[in-house]
Amino acid sequence: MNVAIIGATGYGGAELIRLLQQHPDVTIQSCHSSSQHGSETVDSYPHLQAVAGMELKPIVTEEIARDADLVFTATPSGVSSELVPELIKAGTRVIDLSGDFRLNDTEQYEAWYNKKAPNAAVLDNAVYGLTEWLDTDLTKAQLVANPGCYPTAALLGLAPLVKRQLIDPNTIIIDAKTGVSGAGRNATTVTHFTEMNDNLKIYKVHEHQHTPEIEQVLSDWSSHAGAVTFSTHLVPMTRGIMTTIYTDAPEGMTTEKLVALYKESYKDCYFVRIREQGTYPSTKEVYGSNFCDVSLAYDERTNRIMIVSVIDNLVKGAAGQAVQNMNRMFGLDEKTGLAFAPVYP
Ligand SMILES: NC(=O)C1=CN([C@@H]2O[C@H](COP(=O)(O)OP(=O)(O)OC[C@H]3O[C@@H](n4cnc5c(N)ncnc54)[C@H](OP(=O)(O)O)[C@@H]3O)[C@@H](O)[C@H]2O)C=CC1
Ligand SMILES: CC(=O)N[C@@H](CCC(=O)OP(=O)(O)O)C(=O)O
Repeated sequence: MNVAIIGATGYGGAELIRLLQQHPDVTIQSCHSSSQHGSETVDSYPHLQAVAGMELKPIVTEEIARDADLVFTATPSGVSSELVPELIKAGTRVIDLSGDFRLNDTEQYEAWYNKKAPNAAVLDNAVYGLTEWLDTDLTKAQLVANPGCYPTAALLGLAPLVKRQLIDPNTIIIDAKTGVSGAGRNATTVTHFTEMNDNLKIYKVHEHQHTPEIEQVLSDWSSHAGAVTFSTHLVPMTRGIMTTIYTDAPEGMTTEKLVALYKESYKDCYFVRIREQGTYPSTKEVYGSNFCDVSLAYDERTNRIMIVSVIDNLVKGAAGQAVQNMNRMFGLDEKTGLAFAPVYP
């Protein structure tokens, strides 16, 4: 396949290049930037020597669509909503990494993102690409909305219990932490070194844009699902997300039953690894990889379940899941180009 990457100078774009340059079925046709066209990809990211000589091109959607079988838009929310309809109209397929095509309800999108909603017809055709729980055949999909990083970690952690209607979804509390690369390459007063280093911050309290995305999927899975409590924290590390999820337990629950349920639910899912009872994952154990590691613990004192899930925000939370979705779109084994171990330490 010939693929193009728009937003190639950002962290998500750079990770797409890293993954795709070693994918056996992919040729990176072109990389695009709105502000740095004319320079080379390696000028932005010298570690990507494998694509040395590749000039960043401007964003001309008809030309990109003409030459590429698939376009990745690794662009900010509000930018993707403009670019993607043009690319689709010009006849190519798209995987969008932003939040623009994830929410079915345009009013919710405008309320949480504070931006104009995307074209309704294009939105209607978008498939939400939480790869392990897709109920659509992606080989026919024209547009895949790649899930957000936090929703990926939280929903993979919750799916077996919610989909089997084993818990009351209204008791769910998701306590989440992320590394700073989640905020993209440009430093802000929240993310620059002196603000973030040696510090732990809670942010976007009760207003995180991933809240309606998590709730939308939970409501698809359970008619009882309503609002969730979701908190987000910035941790002084580069990559990684950990979600610690709490929910009331049904009668007769044990940790053994939870581990067995999750192992059964994910037995065909290479990228979701269920930990043995009494062991808990850390973000470094999935660093740079497309894995999501999940642990379960039942607390009989409180009758609550604790689920811990970790991902690399830039891989399973962004570029890796996008490549997994690309593999599904083109009928390839979903592991192709992604079955490498995490980097440790
Ligand atoms: N970082 C993460 O962990 C995750 C990110 N995402 C989402 O993926 C997308 C990319 O994120 P990330 O790579 O981290 O962000 P970055 O800020 O690192 O990169 C954003 C990219 O978008 C391009 N861009 C900015 N403005 C415009 C514009 N007006 N028109 C065209 N291109 C533009 C920038 O490049 P240039 O100025 O050169 O055009 C840059 O390449 C975002 O929507 C983000 O929310 C999703 C999951 C996780
Ligand atoms: C640290 C940090 O700021 N992380 C970002 C991650 C979200 C993101 O990447 O945006 P999408 O909505 O496109 O998924 C945040 O919390 O908003």
